[in-house]
Amino acid sequence: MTMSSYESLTTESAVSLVKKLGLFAQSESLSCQEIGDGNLNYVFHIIGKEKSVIVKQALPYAKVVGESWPLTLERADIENRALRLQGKYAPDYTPKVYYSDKDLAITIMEDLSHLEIARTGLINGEDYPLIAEHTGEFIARTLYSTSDFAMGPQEKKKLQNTFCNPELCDITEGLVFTDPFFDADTNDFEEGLRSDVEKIWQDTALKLHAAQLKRLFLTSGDALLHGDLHTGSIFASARETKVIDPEFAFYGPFGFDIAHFTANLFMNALSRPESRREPVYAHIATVWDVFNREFTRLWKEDNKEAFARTEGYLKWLLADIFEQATGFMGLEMIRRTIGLAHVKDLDGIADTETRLEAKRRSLSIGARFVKERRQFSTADELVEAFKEGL
Ligand SMILES: Nc1ncnc2c1ncn2[C@@H]1O[C@H](COP(=O)(O)OP(=O)(O)O)[C@@H](O)[C@H]1O
Ligand SMILES: CSC[C@H]1O[C@H](OP(=O)(O)O)[C@H](O)[C@@H]1O
Repeated sequence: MTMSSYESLTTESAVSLVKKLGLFAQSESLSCQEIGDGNLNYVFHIIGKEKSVIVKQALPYAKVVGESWPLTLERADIENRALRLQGKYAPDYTPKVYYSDKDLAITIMEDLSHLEIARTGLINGEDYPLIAEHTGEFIARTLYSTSDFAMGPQEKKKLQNTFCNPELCDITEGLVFTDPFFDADTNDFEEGLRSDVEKIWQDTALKLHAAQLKRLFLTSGDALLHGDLHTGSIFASARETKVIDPEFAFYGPFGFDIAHFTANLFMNALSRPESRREPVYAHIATVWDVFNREFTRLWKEDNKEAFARTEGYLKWLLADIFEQATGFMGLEMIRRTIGLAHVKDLDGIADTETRLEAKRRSLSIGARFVKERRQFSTADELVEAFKEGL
């Protein structure tokens, strides 16, 4: 359904819109605040007497940089369609979508303000006992259900065609896979890290691995990914988990989403005192256990692939996903430390020497995960390697 051509919303026009759509009575007094703290979009929080909604609107440029970085409004439609599919396959972990308008580039969805953005909670010492179990189920279900195995190649290719997302993929290809390995303008790092960063730029072995992983991202079309599944894209409480913000969704490699979730957990661990790291390590083991278990369950329950029961195929695939994810994880740790988009877990460490040391660890452990990804086969081994790197 389309209301009008694009105009950027204000708190007043957002309120008029939700009333015009019949989501609230014309006479109701509503409060509205723009609460977006992400890099790209406006997020309006509208509260009435008995209910509240979120109106998310894409801007024709990247908010974090400004109008000099134009960005397609199509991303709002991608996000809306990805949310609806994720809601189909993982309803417990996805906000409900009430309305969307492609021309206005908006999605109106469930207000999740009773939960907390997991990155913020984790920084403040929350552990969220179920977050890894829920996120593992979310990733396995959304990925498996949109893959060749569940859909069959014809249906999958038709869906794949509708999730091309070239401009948002270009951001990831640049910011995650390329720029941190060169002296690129987008990079942003503390001067105290310069010698560590220059070592990365000169590390031809690391660059070759980054190139191989980039190629995997460019060419694999395993499943519909969330595409940006860091801890800032997850709302959580002790009991609930909801995954938001899939505007980077596209058909990519199976290992990408779980890699970003675990990389952001490792960076959170770097920001914690040693005595508070165990719950985060446990999440890394759990998300992998649950992903493998749920992917295997779905594989056995419903599989259109003739080779599905061929001995060794599933085992090989899960090992392959683990290997690629280990590499993607290392790249995410590197780019969040020296690239354009940082994480508060590391930037928020107040003491300069402690912060620089944590960032150096993020770079060296990240590089090890990238280069040695073929040598790891369990999450416990990743955690051990992380501890060795401290
Ligand atoms: N469904 C929601 N309920 C409550 N708050 C939300 C919701 N979606 C987004 N927000 C708030 O808006 C912020 C930015 O949203 P996000 O989707 O991550 O935007 P961006 O695409 O710009 O990164 C979130 O960190 C959260 O505080
Ligand atoms: C110019 S976009 C940079 C960065 O921002 C995105 O994250 P989010 O929208 O959740 O803030 C994504 O990770 C991009 O790489």
